[in-house]
Amino acid sequence: MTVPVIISGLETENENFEYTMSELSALCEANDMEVVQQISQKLEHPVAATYFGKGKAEEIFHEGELHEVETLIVNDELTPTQLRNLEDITEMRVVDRTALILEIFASRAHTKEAKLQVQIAKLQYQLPRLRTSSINKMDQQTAGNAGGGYTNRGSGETKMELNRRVIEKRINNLSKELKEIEANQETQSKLRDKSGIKTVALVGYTNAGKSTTMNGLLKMLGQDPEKEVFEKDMLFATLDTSVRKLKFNDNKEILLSDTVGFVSKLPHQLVKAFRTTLYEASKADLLIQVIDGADEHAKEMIETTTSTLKEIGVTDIPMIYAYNKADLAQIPYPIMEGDQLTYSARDQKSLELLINVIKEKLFDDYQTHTYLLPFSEGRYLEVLNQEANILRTEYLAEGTKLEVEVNPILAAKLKQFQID
Ligand SMILES: Nc1nc2c(ncn2[C@@H]2O[C@H](COP(=O)(O)OP(=O)(O)OP(=O)(O)O)[C@@H](O)[C@H]2O)c(=O)[nH]1
Ligand SMILES: [Mg+2]
Repeated sequence: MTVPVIISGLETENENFEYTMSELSALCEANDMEVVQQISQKLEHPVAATYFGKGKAEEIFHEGELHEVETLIVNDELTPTQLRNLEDITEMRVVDRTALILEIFASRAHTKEAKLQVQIAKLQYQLPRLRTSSINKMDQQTAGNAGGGYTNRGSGETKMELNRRVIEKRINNLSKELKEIEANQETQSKLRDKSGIKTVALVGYTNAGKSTTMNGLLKMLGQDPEKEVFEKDMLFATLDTSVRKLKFNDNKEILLSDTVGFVSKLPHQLVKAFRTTLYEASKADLLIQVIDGADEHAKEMIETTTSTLKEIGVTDIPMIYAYNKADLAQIPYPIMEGDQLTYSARDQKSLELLINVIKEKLFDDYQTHTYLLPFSEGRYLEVLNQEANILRTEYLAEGTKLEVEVNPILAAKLKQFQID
């Protein structure tokens, strides 16, 4: 059922207000809410007790009554005090940006790991807000056996203390469970690191087309459709990192990972979760930042991605800026200029160009040599067929003469047969 809401925000100097409000609107939509009205106020800083000025808060109360809207969405994370006071003045259920994002993540989480991460983040958010009624109502199931008694605002100190302890214990238990899963994944990641195979990560703003790009590449390379990932026109379709091996027709291989999308003002409770989820990206040899080139806010989305990557410690990795959805933007494509690719994830030629770009960036240490392999060394031929790009083959009396593109490790092993 769609819930009617009023969205509201403070226009301060250091923020791109219009952009974050349009994001807030999209977040509401993603959470089955219908935006009935938008209310804003220009202020240098939020008011400590009420976030909005008192007059504005009263205006919101009247608008809520007028439109019969019971839910107010606020464009920032509110302090527990602000949340409580604003609920009192507006007589509405107040949901701040953090709670909204956490709700969406909770509804999208499918894997055990994602579910645990979101549950922990939600409980951490709740802990200092135990006396506030609305959010707790939103979220009784994650509080689990916390009992729900704390939804009574007037309930006594002891009960609240008890609830606090129950929630803290639950966070502890869930964190332990999560750690085990993560340790397992880290082992897998480290094994992959050791394999020496180059890795590429698709990163970027939510709904930009990362998963579609991944699937397009998998399809083109004739991979098992079961390896394809979930793609959909909605915010945060992907919450977990998926890693797939891509083998190109010249035998070059990469590991490609599809990652969770970003949004601005990402709740700090989730940033830690992102850090582990994005472990693959932090180890990548190349990042492809997928951008929705048809969106008027593309520039802000790039800034959001850049600052989120920095926040989770992913820095100093070469990056291609891949402007996707060129078919919608109605501009010529595919084009590669400097480190910028203009393409469409739904277009074959675009994906071919993307593959070439990846190869150019990652395999520039490959060498082309001519070898003469005696017939007695047939096993090398086997290796070359599997791992190298054979450009020419000629059968001579002394053995097989081959022109091959090889990686430096293989080139060193084959040195003895090299004749160029
Ligand atoms: N027209 C058009 N639509 C595209 C293109 N690439 C992706 N889309 C659509 O954009 C929507 C989002 O695509 P996804 O691949 O799920 O986006 P994502 O970046 O993985 O999003 P999150 O997982 O939420 O971070 C889907 O409806 C895609 O079909 C494109 O080149 N052209
Ligand atoms: Mg995705």
